[in-house]
Amino acid sequence: MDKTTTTAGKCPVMHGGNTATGASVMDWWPNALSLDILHQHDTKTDPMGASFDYRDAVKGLDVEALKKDLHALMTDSQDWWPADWGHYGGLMIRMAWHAAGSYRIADGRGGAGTGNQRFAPLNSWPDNVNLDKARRLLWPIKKKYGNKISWADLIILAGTVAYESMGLKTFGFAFGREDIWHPEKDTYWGSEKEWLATSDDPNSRYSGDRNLENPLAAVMMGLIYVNPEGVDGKPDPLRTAKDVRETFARMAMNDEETVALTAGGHTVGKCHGNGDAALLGPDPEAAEVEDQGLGWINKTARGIGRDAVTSGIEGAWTTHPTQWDNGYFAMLLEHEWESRKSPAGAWQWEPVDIKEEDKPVDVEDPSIRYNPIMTDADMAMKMDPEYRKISERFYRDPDALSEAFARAWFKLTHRDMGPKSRYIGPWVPQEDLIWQDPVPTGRADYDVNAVKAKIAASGLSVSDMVATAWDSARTFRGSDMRGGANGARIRLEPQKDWEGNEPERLARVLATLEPIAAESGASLADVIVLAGNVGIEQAAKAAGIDVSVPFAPGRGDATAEMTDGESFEPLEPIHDGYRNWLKKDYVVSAEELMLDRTQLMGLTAPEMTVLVGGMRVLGTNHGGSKHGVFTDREGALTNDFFVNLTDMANTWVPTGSNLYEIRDRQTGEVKWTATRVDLVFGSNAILRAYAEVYAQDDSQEKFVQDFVAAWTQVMNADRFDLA
Ligand code: HEM
Repeated sequence: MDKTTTTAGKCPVMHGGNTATGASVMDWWPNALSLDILHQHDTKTDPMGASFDYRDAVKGLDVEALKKDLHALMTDSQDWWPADWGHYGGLMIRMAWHAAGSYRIADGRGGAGTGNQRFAPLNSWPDNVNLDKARRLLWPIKKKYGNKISWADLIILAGTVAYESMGLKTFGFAFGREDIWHPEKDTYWGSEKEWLATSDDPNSRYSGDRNLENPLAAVMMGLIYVNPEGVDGKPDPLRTAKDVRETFARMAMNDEETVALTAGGHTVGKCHGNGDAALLGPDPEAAEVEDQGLGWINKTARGIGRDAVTSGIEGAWTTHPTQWDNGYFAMLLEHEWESRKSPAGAWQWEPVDIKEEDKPVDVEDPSIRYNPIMTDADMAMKMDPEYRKISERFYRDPDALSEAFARAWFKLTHRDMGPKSRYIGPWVPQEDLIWQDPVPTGRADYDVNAVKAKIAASGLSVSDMVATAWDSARTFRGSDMRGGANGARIRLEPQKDWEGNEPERLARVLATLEPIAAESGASLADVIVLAGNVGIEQAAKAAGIDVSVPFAPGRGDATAEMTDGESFEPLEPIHDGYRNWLKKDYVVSAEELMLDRTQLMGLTAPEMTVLVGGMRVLGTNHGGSKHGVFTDREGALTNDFFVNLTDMANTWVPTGSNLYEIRDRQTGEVKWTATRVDLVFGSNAILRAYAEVYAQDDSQEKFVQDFVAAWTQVMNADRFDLA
């Protein structure tokens, strides 16, 4: 419990203020579904209002002036938090790396795209100690350029300019990261109840032979990646190497990128641990109001400059820590290292023997020199045989390191922005990079109605058309803007073979649609979506309602060469969630997976409800789960799912598997089979309330209109080219 709640709880009548978050519904019923995750970042919490569009506003930014100011800031040391050796580069880079480095491929969450480092829990993570100072140092610049620059963009730009100012030729930079105004509710950071809990913790993220729980990509609660002192705090570079390899792979980085990033990161700056870590004040979330939102303040000692304590490790890696050079490998590979304790009591590696002039100087007094240091992760770059080969190559060829690092830094800091079409500004690199999932622009000048007529005459059923379009579009996730119908990657490996995509049906439908695309000049991606729209229009008509589903042509077809198949694996849907999580050890209920995926697709709970209700009556196999169609009027877009689900003439009978039988209460006749996920829309109080809206006698028209709106949103979720 923190101080605020203790004081408020003193009075026998008032236990905590009305704003305290304790005793919520979730506290009483911890297994309740949290629909809240679908309603985050509402316009009500956004001080800019619904009409403000950051991605428009940033186009009016004077980017050259901003960059000039950032360069000046790097060497403008402030008394309240002096720059080491008069240069803030190291601090700014660590801030940017920790913003970007929380990204993980399993669910695409984390990353630098939202400015979430300003909020809990990240603003108070043990690994983010003193990054609050870095952001406060940037405040005058944020203040000057105002809403034309988001915190999310500024944090990454500051790290990038820091490298430039120390001599690296960077690969580029794109604007376009929009800030959130409220901490995220949907990101799972682990279930430990203690910061930096070791792997023997009862709620550990590790099981078996050091298997890290998905979707996590850090070894401890409150760290970005690995423990710098060693696995569970015990120095052992070879064990740490395994942790580094696993965690960096979960951020989509291979060995070469990992060595480049670690070496390039630690070519500049230093670790801070010259003092007793126990003297540090509380983190920002727990700090007193007079500390102005800063945390970890050391009121008992100087605590700044050479006395700063951050990680507890103390020292710089290279001789010249404000220069981009090849000093990291010279230091690492040319010396023998032994593990010692820092002044703060942390494990670190120091050279057994080193010439005085090769030691880095003190951050305040250049006449004093100290030993350089390595963390256990740095030692892994030397001791692990694969990493070592790469390290030696980079040592011999500094230009190769600069090039590999510049590219890896760009990937690290832009990975969660999605395709290149979302990049804004004059410093966007022209080259197409495979991790951007490139899609060529498709034609928009063909006759849409003629294509629709051909599809309608092709003999495909409503279910075939709707299922294929849905399967093609539903991989989209807004967390890192990947997947979706654009590119028609559903016809490529691995998607064409995913169980949830019903490979045989898919192959048959594609064989019908491909010639239509070829004849008309439309992309297959467009034709797949158009077929879905034709199916919806036919199904609505069968239910007595005429609708025209909105459509914007112009999707392109990606080729296999443009596709990193392996990187699509985490997007595989199963049981209404992503297969990756089930394959591994992230065991949650199917309903939770459905909510999670709905959140990633950017849909609200009512939109999810109406979409599920429509899919169930159209006979589509939603995510590989086998179930009935919940209606006697197959192929008609009726509200029957909701009517039948809420009808007390039916009973739901468990069969012992994930399936339930829907039986007539009187006759016992089995009418349909349903999954747990289906039934949740009739049982969960909130979802049932939505279902009831669509089950009423006068709901049919509203159901179809709402379904078409939600459907269109899913089909266009990845049309960044339209924005
Ligand atoms: C392999 C995993 C890594 C580990 C375990 C690690 C660990 C650490 C630690 C313990 C510090 C000291 C923080 C302090 O006390 O001030 C630090 C600082 C730093 N790290 Fe890393 N790091 C890793 C990877 C990276 C990467 C990939 C980058 C950037 C590409 C990076 C950039 C930096 C920079 C620039 C600093 C200096 C901060 C300053 O001068 O204030 N690190 N790192």
